[in-house]
Order: sequence, then structure tokens, then C-alpha cells
Amino acid sequence: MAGIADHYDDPIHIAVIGGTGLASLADFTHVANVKPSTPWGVPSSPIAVLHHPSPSTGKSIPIAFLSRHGLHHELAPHEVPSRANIAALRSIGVRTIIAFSAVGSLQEDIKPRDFVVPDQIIDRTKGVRPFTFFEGGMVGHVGFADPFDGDVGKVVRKCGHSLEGEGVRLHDSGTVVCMEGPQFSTRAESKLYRSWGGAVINMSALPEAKLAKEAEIAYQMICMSTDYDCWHESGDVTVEMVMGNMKANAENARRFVGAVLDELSKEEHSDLVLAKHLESQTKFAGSITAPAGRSAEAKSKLQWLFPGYFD
Ligand SMILES: CSC[C@H]1O[C@H](OP(=O)(O)O)[C@H](O)[C@@H]1O
Ligand SMILES: Nc1ncnc2[nH]cnc12
Repeated sequence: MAGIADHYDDPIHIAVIGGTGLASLADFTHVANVKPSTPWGVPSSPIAVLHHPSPSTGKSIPIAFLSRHGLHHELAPHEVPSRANIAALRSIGVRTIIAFSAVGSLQEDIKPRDFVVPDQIIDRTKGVRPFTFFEGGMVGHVGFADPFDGDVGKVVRKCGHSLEGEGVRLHDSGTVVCMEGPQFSTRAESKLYRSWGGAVINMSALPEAKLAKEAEIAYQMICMSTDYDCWHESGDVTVEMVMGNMKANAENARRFVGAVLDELSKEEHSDLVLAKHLESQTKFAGSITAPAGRSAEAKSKLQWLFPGYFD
């Protein structure tokens, strides 16, 4: 692409992971495309570096944008290289991720096109997706009680509420059920998830959120409801339904993400976006394997991801 660099030298602290129907962000200046290669492979798409003027200083803040399913939605949920995505983002300096997801609603009150900022996850993936950086000779156990970052979540909720009345309807909390897919749920499963208190359902929250937690990245998902899955009498979910609602509300989704980026780019949030509150957690969580038991391969991969942690 003319005028777009293939490298970017300054660290980038904030990233957006775009999902179904959100493959780019308008209204930002696209300055570079970077393609970091990681010990876990290459990310889903080139990482676009976008310039965004900080509302408090007017200075340009770089934002990384990664398309979860690839530039043309060619990766199924179980094919998304989440380890490479998270490792690549961390390697360019990212410590805060706003992840966007199209979801089915499991509750009457969460209508198609409503937004939900979830606070919990139920894991219904089937173990076929690589879900940890700690394996093959180095064991690590990070806490995952709160899969989303409370402080980033507060900022996201405030921004969402500021757009209410302009077409945005926001639910402040909810449990996202992450299923394996790619087929949608059976009616019995959908009803079961409702009985468990699930608010919305997708195929993408995991292992992304687990890997972000291991990588000491403050991670918050923004969900946009696109359908009532198959429990509701209004009709079963289809891809047309999902894409139709995504398209119809894409402008609101972009405005929501834009408002969050405006807010996070303010000087007052500089420690938050660097996730200072998470720093070094994984150093301790990942030091359970005694040095004599650490395999050279596992160690070198983790040294790549966490320079200085496991020397
Ligand atoms: C096209 S419907 C199923 C698909 O949509 C969601 O994608 P994303 O979370 O990346 O927005 C869901 O998780 C499935 O991958
Ligand atoms: N009903 C549904 N189930 C799983 N993922 C989805 N993404 C959007 N709608 C969905």
C-alpha cells in the first residue's frame, strides 16, 4: 500500500482486536503495517498502526489494530492463532487490549444491536485451541478469577454510557459463554447456558482472554449482540442475521471504540494503559518449575515473550 510503512519503531501500548464485521477502524491515520513473527507463529493479520491525536495533549498516540479472523475473515474461531496474536501485540509494547466481539444474546433484555461490557466468562471450548504460553517444560499458573480488567472496564463503561441516547444501548456487566463452534449451539445448549446465568455467547473470548492474562495485558471485551441465538421464539441465529445487525450498527461500534481510545489516550490513564498493576505477576506465576527442570525450548520461548523474567 502506497505511503504505509512496514515497520514502526516506537512502542504501542493500546491495541484493538476487531472481530466479525469490524475488520478496520475508520477515522484514524493508518501509518504502518507490522508483521511480527513470534515463537508461536504469525498473527491473524498484519497489525495496522493507526495514529490517533490524544485529546489531552494533541500529540499522536499509536494504536495497534489486529483483525482476529484475518483480513478477509478466513480463520474459523478454532483456527485463530491467539498465542501469536497476543505474543505479537506484547512484543510491540501493547499492555491494554480492547477486544470486539459479535455475540448472541441469551437474555430477553439484551436486544440485537445492544452492547455488553462483560465481566465474566464460562469456558465451553473443547481444549482443541492452544490456551497457554506455559507448557513443554515450564509450568505457570496465573489467576483468572476476573478474566477482564476492572480498571479498563470502568473506562469502557463510562465511554459507552456517554453515547447512550445516540443509538447506543449498553449493559454494564454479564457473563459471556465462549463455545467451541464453528457450528452454533443446539437449542438444549442455548437453554442450558441461560439457566447458568449466561448473558451472551460467542466463540472468541477464549483463549484470547487467558493468554492476555498470562501476558500481563489489561484486557476488556466489548460485545455487540447480533441475534437471540436459538432459544428465542423470534427465530434461530444465522450468519446473515449476525452480519446484517453488525453492518447496521457498525457505525455505533466504531464510535464506541473511538470514544474508548480517546479516553485511554489521555495522560491521566498512562499508567493504566501500561498495565503497571499487572507487571511482574507472571514472573512469579511462571516460576514454579525449578531451573533444573526447565526445557531449553520452553525457556527460550518464554524469554522471548518476557525478557528478563526467566533468565
Ligand atoms: C459469524 S457468527 C460467529 C462468529 O462471530 C463472533 O466472532 P467475533 O467474536 O470474532 O466477533 C463469534 O465469536 C464467532 O466467531
Ligand atoms: N449465537 C451466537 N453463538 C455464538 N457466537 C455468536 N456470535 C454471534 N452470534 C453468536
